[in-house]
Amino acid sequence: MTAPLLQVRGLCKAYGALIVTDAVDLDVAHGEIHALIGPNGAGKTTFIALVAGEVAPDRGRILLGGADVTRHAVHRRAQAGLARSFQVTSVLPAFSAVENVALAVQAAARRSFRLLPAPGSDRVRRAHAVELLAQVGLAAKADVPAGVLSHGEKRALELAMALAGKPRLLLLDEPMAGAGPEEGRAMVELISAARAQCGILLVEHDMEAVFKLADRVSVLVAGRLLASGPPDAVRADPAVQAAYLGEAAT
Ligand SMILES: Nc1ncnc2c1ncn2[C@@H]1O[C@H](COP(=O)(O)OP(=O)(O)OP(=O)(O)O)[C@@H](O)[C@H]1O
Repeated sequence: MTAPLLQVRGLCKAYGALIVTDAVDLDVAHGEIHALIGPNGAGKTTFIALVAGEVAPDRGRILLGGADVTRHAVHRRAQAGLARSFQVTSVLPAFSAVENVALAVQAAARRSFRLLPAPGSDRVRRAHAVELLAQVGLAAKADVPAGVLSHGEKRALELAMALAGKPRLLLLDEPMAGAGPEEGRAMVELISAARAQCGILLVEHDMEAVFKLADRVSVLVAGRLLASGPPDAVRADPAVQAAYLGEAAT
């Protein structure tokens, strides 16, 4: 049997007396969208940062494709196929959409020169970037400066940039944040389509999006996993209702 894409075991992190990650076990399977939900301050962003390698855990293990990456730096995890898109927009506003993606393609190729074909010429990079833009519905905006794209278009651009490295596991931290209803629906479509390429760990407050997208949902409350399972079972769990969904979901 192949190992799950991501296996987290007994992960712990405290800031002084505040326990933010409390013995968390969590898996993401190949091609799965696993949503991590919970109230503000539950420790969701910290968990993403621990998996990405931006924050060091106090205890526990993180395995990617069966290999222990717990002590690996961010760039080594990226080489191993991990990509993260951020809560705050990270595009370069003065550069066009296609230039932003081409830079991400170049950075990914440089990072993982042993895993991907040689980065090639500017023309090859641009062609790959145009393909990625088409995948997220931005082909018509290729030459528009990223700074003048709408909020939803910027989020789509970030997704294209995150996909540039052909990740095996994509960490998405609140991709719906700030999106209007139309943009939110478009982002749900994009994330759903990305599932064909990689496993996704999704942190999101928008419950409609979570329950549309997730194959599995885990609920984090004060650093501890309260429940984990198929969306319908988690939604119906009385403990989850009481701790979170009762107030968050309509
Ligand atoms: N570097 C840090 N130093 C001290 N405390 C921190 C640090 N980072 C996070 N925290 C605290 O850890 C707790 C969890 O924060 P985190 O941002 O992971 O929660 P969250 O579930 O992502 O919240 P939200 O849904 O509001 O984004 C919070 O109480 C936060 O103040």
